[in-house]
Amino acid sequence: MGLSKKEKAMHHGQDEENIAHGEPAARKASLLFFSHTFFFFGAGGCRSATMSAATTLSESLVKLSTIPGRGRALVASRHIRPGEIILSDSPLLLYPAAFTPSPPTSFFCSYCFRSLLSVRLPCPTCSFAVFCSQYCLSAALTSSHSPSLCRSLDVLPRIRDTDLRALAVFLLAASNLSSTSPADFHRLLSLDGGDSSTAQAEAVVLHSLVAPLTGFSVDVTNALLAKDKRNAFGLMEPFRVEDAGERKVRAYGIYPNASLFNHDCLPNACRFDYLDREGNGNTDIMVRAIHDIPEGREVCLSYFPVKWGYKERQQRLTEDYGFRCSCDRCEVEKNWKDDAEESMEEEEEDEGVEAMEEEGGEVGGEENNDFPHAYFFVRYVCDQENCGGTMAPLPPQEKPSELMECNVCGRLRKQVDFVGEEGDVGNDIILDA
Ligand SMILES: C[S@@+](CC[C@H](N)C(=O)[O-])C[C@H]1O[C@@H](n2cnc3c(N)ncnc32)[C@H](O)[C@@H]1O
Repeated sequence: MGLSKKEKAMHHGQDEENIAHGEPAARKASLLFFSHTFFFFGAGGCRSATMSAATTLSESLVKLSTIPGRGRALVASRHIRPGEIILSDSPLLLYPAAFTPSPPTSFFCSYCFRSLLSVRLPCPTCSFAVFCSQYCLSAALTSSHSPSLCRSLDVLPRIRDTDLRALAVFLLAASNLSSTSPADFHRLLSLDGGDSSTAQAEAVVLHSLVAPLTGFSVDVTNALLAKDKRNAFGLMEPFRVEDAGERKVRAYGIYPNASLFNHDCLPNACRFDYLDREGNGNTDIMVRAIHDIPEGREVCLSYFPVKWGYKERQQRLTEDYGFRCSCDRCEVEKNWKDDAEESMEEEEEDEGVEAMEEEGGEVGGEENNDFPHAYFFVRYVCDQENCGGTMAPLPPQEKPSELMECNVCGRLRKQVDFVGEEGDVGNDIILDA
C-alpha cells in the first residue's frame, strides 16, 4: 500500500490513501499515495510501536471476512455513520523513507518520527539515530533501535539507490522485530504478499547485502519485501502547496489491522495520520467513514489518490498489488477514450455539480451514465490547489459533524448543501488552511 518505491510517496495513502496504500499510499505511497521524491534524511530508527491507543479488530466497527477474488476483507459490523472512527491502528514497524547516517541532518525523531524542534538527543552508541525526548530514546533502545539494530546499521554496506537503501533498512527493522517481538514478526509474515515463491531481482540483490545482518533466507527476504510492497503505508511530510503534489514520504509503516482493508477507486473510508501532533501515539493511523456505510458492506480505502486516472490506477494495482480492479468506477471508465480521461480532472467538478443538481443534490441519487461518480469528487475530494486529498467528516458527537477534514492538507471545510449557481461547486466555507 504504498507507491512503488521508485515514485512512491503513499496513499496505502493518504495522499491517499493509501491503504495509503490515502488512502493510505508501493514505493510507494502504497496504500499511501502520491509520487514522492525522497529528500529528507532519515534517522536510524525503525520502530515496533507500542505507544498508543489503537483499537483491536474486535473493538473496531469492522469484522474480518473473506471475499472470493479479494482475499481477506473488512466489512461493517453495524451501520457506520459519516466520520465515525472505524479503526485506529498502531504500526508493527516503521522505517524511514530515506536513510542517511548523519543525525545532525535528521529532521525527525527516530522513534516517533515527529519533526525535531529544539530537543535532539543522539543515540548514545551509534551515529544514526536521534530522538525528540528521553521517553523516545529509552523506548527505542529496548525495541526499534536495539543495540543489535544499532550495530547492523553501522556495518550496512553503502547503498546509493535511495529506494533500495530504504528497503535494506526495512529488512533490518524486520530482523530486529523478530528478536524483540516474535509475535509481531509473525503478524508481519501473515500479511498478504501474493505469490512470492520466486525471488525477484530486487530481493536477490538486497538479500546478498543484508543476509549477513538479518540471517534471513532468500525466501524470507523475498516474502518480507512482497509484504512491504502490498501493505506499507506512507507517512507523509506535511502538505505544502508549493510542492505541487510531490509530497514526500517521511516514513513507512506496516499496520496489521489496517492492512486488511481492500481497495476501491471510490472508497467509503479514508485514513488519517497526525505524525507531528503533540503527545504520544502519533504514529497511529485512524480510518474514518467518508459517508454512511450500511452493515455488512465492505469497507475500502483507495491505495492512492482518488483523482488518478483509469490507466494509472490499473497499472499501479496490477504491478504493485497483483490485481485488476473492476469496481463500479473502473467499469465505467474503462470505456472512456484516453482524452476523456485526461480531461476528467478539469471537468469533474462542473459535471458533478450538474449531476447533483439534476438529482436534487442527493449523493447516491440516480446515476448520470457518463460520470455517475461525479458527486464523489465534488463532495469528498479536496479542491485546495495541488492537494486532491480525500475529505471525511470529523467524528460525530451527538449529531453528525458538519465539518469535513482533508486527509492530506488537513483543511477543514464546512459542508453546506450544494445549491449554488450552475458551475458553482457549492457553498463550502473554508475554516482552516
Ligand atoms: C493490503 S492487502 C488487503 C488485504 C488482503 N485482501 C488480505 O487478504 O490480506 C492488499 C491486497 O488485497 C487484494 N485486494 C485489495 N483490493 C482488492 C480488490 N479491489 N480486488 C481484488 N483484490 C484486492 C490484493 O491481493 C492486494 O494486493
